[in-house]
Amino acid sequence: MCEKAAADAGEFNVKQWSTNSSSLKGLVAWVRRTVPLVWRVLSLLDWRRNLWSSATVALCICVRSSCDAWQPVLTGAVFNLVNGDQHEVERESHFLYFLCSWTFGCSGRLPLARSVILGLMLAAVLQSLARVLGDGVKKEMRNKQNQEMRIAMFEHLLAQDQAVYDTIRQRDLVQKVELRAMNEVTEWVWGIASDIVKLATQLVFLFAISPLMTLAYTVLLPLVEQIVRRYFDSSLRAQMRREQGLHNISVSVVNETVQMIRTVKCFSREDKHVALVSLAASGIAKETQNDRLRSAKQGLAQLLPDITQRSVYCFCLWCGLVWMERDFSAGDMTAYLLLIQQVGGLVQRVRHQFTELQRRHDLLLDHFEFMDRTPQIRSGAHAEEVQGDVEFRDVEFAYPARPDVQVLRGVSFRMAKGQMTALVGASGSGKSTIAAMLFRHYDPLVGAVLVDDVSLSQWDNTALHSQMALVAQQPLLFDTSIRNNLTYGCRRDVSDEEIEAATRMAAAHDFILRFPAGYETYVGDQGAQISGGQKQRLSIARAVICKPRILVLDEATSALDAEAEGAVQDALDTVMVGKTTLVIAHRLSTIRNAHSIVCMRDGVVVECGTPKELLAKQGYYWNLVKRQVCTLDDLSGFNLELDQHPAVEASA
Ligand SMILES: Nc1ncnc2c1ncn2[C@@H]1O[C@H](COP(=O)(O)OP(=O)(O)OP(=O)(O)O)[C@@H](O)[C@H]1O
Repeated sequence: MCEKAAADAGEFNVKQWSTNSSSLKGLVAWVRRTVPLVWRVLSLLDWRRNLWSSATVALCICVRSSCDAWQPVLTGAVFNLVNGDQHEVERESHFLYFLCSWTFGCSGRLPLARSVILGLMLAAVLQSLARVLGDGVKKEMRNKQNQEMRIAMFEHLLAQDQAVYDTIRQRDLVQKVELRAMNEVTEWVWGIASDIVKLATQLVFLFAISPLMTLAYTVLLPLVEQIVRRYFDSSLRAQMRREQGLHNISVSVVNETVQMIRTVKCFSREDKHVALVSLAASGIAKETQNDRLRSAKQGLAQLLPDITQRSVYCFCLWCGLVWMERDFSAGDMTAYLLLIQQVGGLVQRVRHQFTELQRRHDLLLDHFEFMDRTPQIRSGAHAEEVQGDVEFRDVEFAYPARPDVQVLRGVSFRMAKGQMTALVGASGSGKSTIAAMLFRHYDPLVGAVLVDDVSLSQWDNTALHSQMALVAQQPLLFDTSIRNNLTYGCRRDVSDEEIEAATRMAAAHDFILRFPAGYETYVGDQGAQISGGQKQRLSIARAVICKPRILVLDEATSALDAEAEGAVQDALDTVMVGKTTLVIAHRLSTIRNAHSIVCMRDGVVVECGTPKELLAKQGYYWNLVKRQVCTLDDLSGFNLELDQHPAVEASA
């Protein structure tokens, strides 16, 4: 990311955040893009299963909207009763009949006014009750849905192929399945539904009071708004997107720097990262300062909706009062004014809600795109006990992240049941790739990997993996206690004695006891609080506890000192007895007991056979041994054939 940002230096400009037109065509396009998205969000809410809860919330919204609208109307009625002539009082008595007939009576200003005040109180109480009930049911429903969605999304994430983890950055991956975007949108759905119902109810009331004024208002307002938008909105939106883009770059740089802090400090390159963040920050500043015209437009665009709203409102009132509605009573006028104020606020809110949706559009699209991704690697049904015969048959492979570079080319070899096979070769020749394929992190492009003559694609992954174990080159541990890490791979209960036997075997027991909390010591994020060698020993013990039928050791002792390595190697030799073991090693001392050796070069198996056969051949392996002869001390006890072979003796 840093490199990318650096490469983009000076390029933090408008190009990548081009804008859409705000014309009618643009609006139609936006609606066409957004409606399926909102529909998808709605379908996620699972209305049918939450029918009662949804209906209750909808009912509460309707009640609140009606109460909101009734309050200005009743306030207007009070004005008429206080100031109006007899004709208006009579009109109010008809209008308020449903209320006054069962409360204070409908004859006279005072009883009518009392009834209205009671009505106002009732509306306020009803509105509060509806709000409390609606919010409560909504919260409960949302919590339930969130819980279900979170589990479903996490399952979906874990079901993805390794290729997804290779190609998408960790932070982006987590963001894609984050519920924040979903939560915001479900909130948005309820918010917009509530505002639209309120708006509709208030417009009905406004029409009832003065159809002409309301008609003028509802036609004029969107018309003027659209004209204003045409001039101001597009450039404003482009600016928003540019600023957001620069902000994202800045956040990414900070994130990466924090993750890589040790490397940053080792090289003392804090200045480089500060420079990158400053670059993004200055880009934002440039964006906002340089273009004065755009800044002025932005200011105006922020002011104009409000000014438009109020101008249209005043214009309509003036028309209504002077030309059309001379017989308006003071009460009608009051009710109309109060209602239209509310409508103004609501229109602003609805507009804001749509802007918010627009802002989250890309995030949601990303989210759904990820949710629609179906994993290519699917578990099969074969779930037998593993015997331990392994075969790579004409395997061709390229990593999905780099499909043009073929990493394995026609790889074929067999690992006999219960025997140890060593995989040697230069760095980058494809050894770890073979281990990854054995665990089916990737499927071959051509050929097959077979366990007990059954292709991995037919094996049930869980059943197979419960009988396999891997000690990786750079083992990672979970941020939990040593005990939990040791028993991670086991689905059965593991006794303390079993754990201790495994840690003793892996030369880990002593250092564990030296920690004050012993086996309950927390190892930190990815095992950051313990050394590389300690991690390797814990990882070996974890594999031992699993009692696997197939064991893969990928440079399993590379981080250990000579003494610890000797001890662990002896232990591993015992553990490997009777298990099919694949040992990847650079140091030939670690494969001294191998039954067969596979030599790799540039993704091709160049030699394969028993150590004796390979030494007799005087080929790749023989050369490898010859080059490591200076470390023959390491090879004390290296297989007998090697020590006694004339070629080795000669070169020594
Ligand atoms: N996830 C990946 N995506 C793309 N290419 C990869 C990936 N992992 C490894 N490679 C590439 O595949 C090739 C083989 O890598 P691999 O790790 O299998 O080599 P290796 O023989 O185990 O090396 P070493 O001995 O250094 O561990 C290398 O060129 C490497 O750059």
